[in-house]
Amino acid sequence: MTAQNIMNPKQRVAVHAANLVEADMIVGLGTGSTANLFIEALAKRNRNEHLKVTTVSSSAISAVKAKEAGLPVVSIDSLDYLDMYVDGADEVTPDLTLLKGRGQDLVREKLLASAADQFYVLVDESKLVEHIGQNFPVPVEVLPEAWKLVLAQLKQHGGVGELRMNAAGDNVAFTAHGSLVLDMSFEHIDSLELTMLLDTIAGVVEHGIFSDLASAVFIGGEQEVEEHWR
Ligand SMILES: O=C(CO)[C@H](O)[C@H](O)COP(=O)(O)O
Repeated sequence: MTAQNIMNPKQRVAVHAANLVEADMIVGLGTGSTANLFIEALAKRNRNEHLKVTTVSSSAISAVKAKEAGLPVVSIDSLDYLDMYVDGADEVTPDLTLLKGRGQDLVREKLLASAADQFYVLVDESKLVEHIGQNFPVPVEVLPEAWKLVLAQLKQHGGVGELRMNAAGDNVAFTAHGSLVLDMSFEHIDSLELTMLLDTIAGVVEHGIFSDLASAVFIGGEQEVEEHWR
């Protein structure tokens, strides 16, 4: 059995994406367990094939991971262009709308996803859904002083939600930019309608619905990777 065969779906899809990276590219690194596997696979190729890539990270944790793996990491504000952004997702619909943001770096994730020439999303089949919000609440990053007013407005549109707590459960969770996160569920609202609503409420910094951003979603399976291109 070859190494290719004994990879699990997340590893397989991570290696698949790493194989798309070319020499001298500037590559954005996502956050999460699948993004970590991509970082490892990219670092391996960069080392073995002397690709001389530059990377930029969506989070402090991924930057640490990348540096430990030997990848050069630059800060976002030093770039006016990136070739590729690669990240996982919590949900993917048939039209390639994504739900992201279980981590605390939504703003940087969306910034890199929208700025990159190509945005590749790495998932396994467990992330495929019919509609956004099917398995997870929608993360809404809010200015700390705005959270109650934003929550009240979202409730008027049928939203139910609460402030996200930190891992220890003894305080609210703060994002990398010092914002708070409302995890919101909605019974009867589609993702486009919800995106338009969230984009118009003052105090909302960013939200976890990524519409029209993915260039391709790669779905890792037991034997192969399925590609869905926009
Ligand atoms: O959006 C994210 C972090 O904000 C992650 O990409 C998403 O939660 C998927 O994570 P994993 O690859 O660990 O399943």
